[in-house]
Amino acid sequence: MHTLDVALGERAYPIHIGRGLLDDPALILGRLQAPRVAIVTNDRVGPLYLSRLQGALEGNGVRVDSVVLPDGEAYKDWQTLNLIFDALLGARCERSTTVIALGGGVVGDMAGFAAATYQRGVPFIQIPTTLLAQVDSSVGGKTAINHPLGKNMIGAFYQPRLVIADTATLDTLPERELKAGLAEVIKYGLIRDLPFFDWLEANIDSLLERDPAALAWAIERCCRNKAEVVAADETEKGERALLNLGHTFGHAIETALGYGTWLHGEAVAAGTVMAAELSRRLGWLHGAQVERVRTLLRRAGLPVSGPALGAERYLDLMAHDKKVEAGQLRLVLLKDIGAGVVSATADSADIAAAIEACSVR
Ligand SMILES: NC(=O)c1ccc[n+]([C@@H]2O[C@H](COP(=O)([O-])OP(=O)(O)OC[C@H]3O[C@@H](n4cnc5c(N)ncnc54)[C@H](O)[C@@H]3O)[C@@H](O)[C@H]2O)c1
Ligand SMILES: O=C(O)C(=O)C[C@@H](O)[C@H](O)[C@H](O)COP(=O)(O)O
Ligand SMILES: [Zn+2]
Repeated sequence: MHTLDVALGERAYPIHIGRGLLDDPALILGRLQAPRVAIVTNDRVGPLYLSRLQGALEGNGVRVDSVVLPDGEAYKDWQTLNLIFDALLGARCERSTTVIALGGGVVGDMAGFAAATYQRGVPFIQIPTTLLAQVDSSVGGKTAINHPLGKNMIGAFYQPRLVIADTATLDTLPERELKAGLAEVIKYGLIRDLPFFDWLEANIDSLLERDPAALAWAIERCCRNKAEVVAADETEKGERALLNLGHTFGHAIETALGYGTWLHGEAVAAGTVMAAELSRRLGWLHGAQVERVRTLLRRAGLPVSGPALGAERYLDLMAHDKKVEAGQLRLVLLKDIGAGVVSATADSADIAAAIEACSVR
């Protein structure tokens, strides 16, 4: 097992990474405020892992209640969030009850938002079971639900007390989901970690083959990058926005097509190519560097162009982005591979040209 810390002072917490951690309740027991938890999962992950976790905790005297949500990004909404509140209230969960998210980023984001708001905040633990959630969404405290007009528009910053990434759970992850997670993995290389990007170019096939050592190493490297960024800028006043590379374009794709049509990672991949192409148009990247980005994403089995929505539709949706300031769009672009930058330099014509150049015609 490898352990990293997210250095947030009194609210610092560990991220444990390793195979079989789900069967080690001691990691959780020491972090509970009271011997009571509410596990939030979904109808795909629940049948795979809920009884194991529940059994391990109950065997140690913990009262366990659970709520099983319908699976999918389309359910990351108010109605489904309310199912969590119904369950917490129905079981008379108290302020000391710990909410545990068991699942991918959708479950994590919703359980986290519920934990942030139930009785004005209860303790929260993340047990991520997708690659994307193990490298990104379980760390850093962004929680949210979607709105028809925009992704993650209603939410809160609310840190977990513990993250447990059992890499053995990735054995059951569908291939399309594994690839979607690789979009966020590649993101860290692009925004701040050139040696990692080089490593990914050499090892992407091992990751696709689920080589346990390669996966564990990549997850740890991503978590280390994310933990550093979050510790430096918890609420995204500056550097944290770099974690949004490809997301302003990607969120527009997810919203336009209907949540769940393209996976989050797939939309981020296409958006990352758009960001790289825009960076080239601004004179920051060479064509060969854009090609390097495109090639790695393609090798990871990810889309490298977006749907042909028309640049106007993209721009309209992108205007809802949370990084907009005084009506001005700010985008994460690349000054180099391994050097992301948040920039308002590009005008609408530049952005539209990059979108059109990277959309399927
Ligand atoms: N909070 C953040 O910082 C952050 C970061 C990145 C993404 N996100 C959000 O995360 C979501 C995407 O997360 P995701 O890619 O994990 O999607 P997801 O949660 O929908 O999980 C993907 C699919 O895999 C299934 N699944 C999960 N674990 C499994 C396992 N071990 N075996 C078999 N199937 C399993 C899920 O039920 C689902 O069908 C998006 O809503 C995105 O906005 C949040
Ligand atoms: O943790 C962050 O900060 C991120 O931006 C990580 C992203 O991968 C994630 O998709 C996040 O939810 C996007 O944030 P948003 O603020 O644009 O909704
Ligand atoms: Zn993301």
